[in-house]
Amino acid sequence: MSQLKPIISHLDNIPSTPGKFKPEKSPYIHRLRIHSISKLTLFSFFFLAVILSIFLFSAPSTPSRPAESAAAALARRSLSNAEMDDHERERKVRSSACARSRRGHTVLVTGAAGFVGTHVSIALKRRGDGVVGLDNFNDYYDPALKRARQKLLNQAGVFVVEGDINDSALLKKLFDAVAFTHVMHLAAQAGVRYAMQNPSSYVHSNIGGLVSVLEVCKSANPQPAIVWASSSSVYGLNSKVPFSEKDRTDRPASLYAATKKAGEGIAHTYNHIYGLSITGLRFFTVYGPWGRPDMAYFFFTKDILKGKPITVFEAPDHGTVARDFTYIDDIVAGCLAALDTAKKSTGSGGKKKGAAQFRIYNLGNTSPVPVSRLVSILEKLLKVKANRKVLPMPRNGDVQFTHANISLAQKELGYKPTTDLETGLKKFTRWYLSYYKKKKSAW
Ligand SMILES: O=C(O)[C@H]1O[C@H](OP(=O)(O)OP(=O)(O)OC[C@H]2O[C@@H](n3ccc(=O)[nH]c3=O)[C@H](O)[C@@H]2O)[C@H](O)[C@@H](O)[C@@H]1O
Repeated sequence: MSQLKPIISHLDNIPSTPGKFKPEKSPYIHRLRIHSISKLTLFSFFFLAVILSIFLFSAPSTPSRPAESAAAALARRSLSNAEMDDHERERKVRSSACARSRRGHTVLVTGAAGFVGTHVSIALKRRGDGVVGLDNFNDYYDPALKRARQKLLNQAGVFVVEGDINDSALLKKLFDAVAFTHVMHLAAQAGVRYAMQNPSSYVHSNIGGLVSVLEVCKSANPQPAIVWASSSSVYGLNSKVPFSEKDRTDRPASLYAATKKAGEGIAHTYNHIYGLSITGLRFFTVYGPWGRPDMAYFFFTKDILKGKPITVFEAPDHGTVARDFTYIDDIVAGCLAALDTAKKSTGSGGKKKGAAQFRIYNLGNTSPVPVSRLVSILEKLLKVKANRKVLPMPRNGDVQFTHANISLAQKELGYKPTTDLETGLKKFTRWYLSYYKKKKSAW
């Protein structure tokens, strides 16, 4: 802004249109000797002087001037556009945040155009809560899929602000516009194996981004209650199954897992110091319609349909690699129950007023399925034989086995998953075929 100011005031001193031009103030006129010439000549000179002055004032006097003026004009244009956008955006945010009844929540969903974010946002909106989405639409996987989800969200009445969770000024603006009662923080850099290719993106989103969200929540008045996505990967190299929330989580096998584990520590700190009510949900390999193309069930489907080989990992000595695959609708039910049972934060304006709720739950399916079985189900549903290449599991952050103990979530959230893998994959493949048939392309 400070750089713009002189440019704008300089612009303000120059008549922007010839119509504003005041010819009598021109210094050129005073130099004319008018005594010995006729009225006609006088008017001709006067007319010429006007034209000359217009030219002089609008033409560049130095070579640097045109660039300066263009930059200033652009700055002015973009400033006014930004103002217009801000108004429009604020109007949409406020309307999207409106709950149907006074008792409804007002929820900010980060990562709203993501897989889980889309399903949760729509479920909240449908039951009458106010929902505002936030998503940066990054290209970790095909952004067209995120845009298609955004369309669904729009149809459901959920407005998604395009922005990054690391943009503290934007978060503050959102909290200035809306008194959020809850934040459903789902924005993250997902994927276990990609962490070896792009480690900093995990630190940026899962640690920096989380802190940025908690910072704005801590300062908000009223402070919202926060529910956020941790991960089954925090159990790391544990071999005792099923995984319980009481088990150790100090041996992550991937940087992804390490950032989620760090997130749990950071969440505890904000709960302890600022009185934020925080619930972490450890999701177990969530799958379903509108899912993530970087996940095995998704790209296996694509490759099987294309007749391309798929690599199926196995553990040493032909050991089974298995996952506690959890269907999206069950996860959504768990997320909503976590929001509904969340107690209020106790602080205000950055000051803690008392102890606040701090919870962590496993949200899994409690029935691990070998990856080879996942492939067999897909073959049956797609009616195509897979070209399987069985390979030893590379040391890329994957763990051999996940299995959730969900008794705590069952007891305190009423969480009860109801969809087995075959039923869930049937819904997924039906969606996949219809979505990509319409698109006439794969992701
Ligand atoms: O539970 C979780 O918290 C995690 O679940 C998934 O991670 P993952 O279970 O590894 O899911 P996939 O990447 O879809 O892999 C599923 C299984 O397929 C196996 N796989 C993967 C890729 C491949 O080419 N072949 C193969 O056999 C993996 O080893 C794994 O056992 C998500 O990708 C993570 O973002 C999430 O946090």
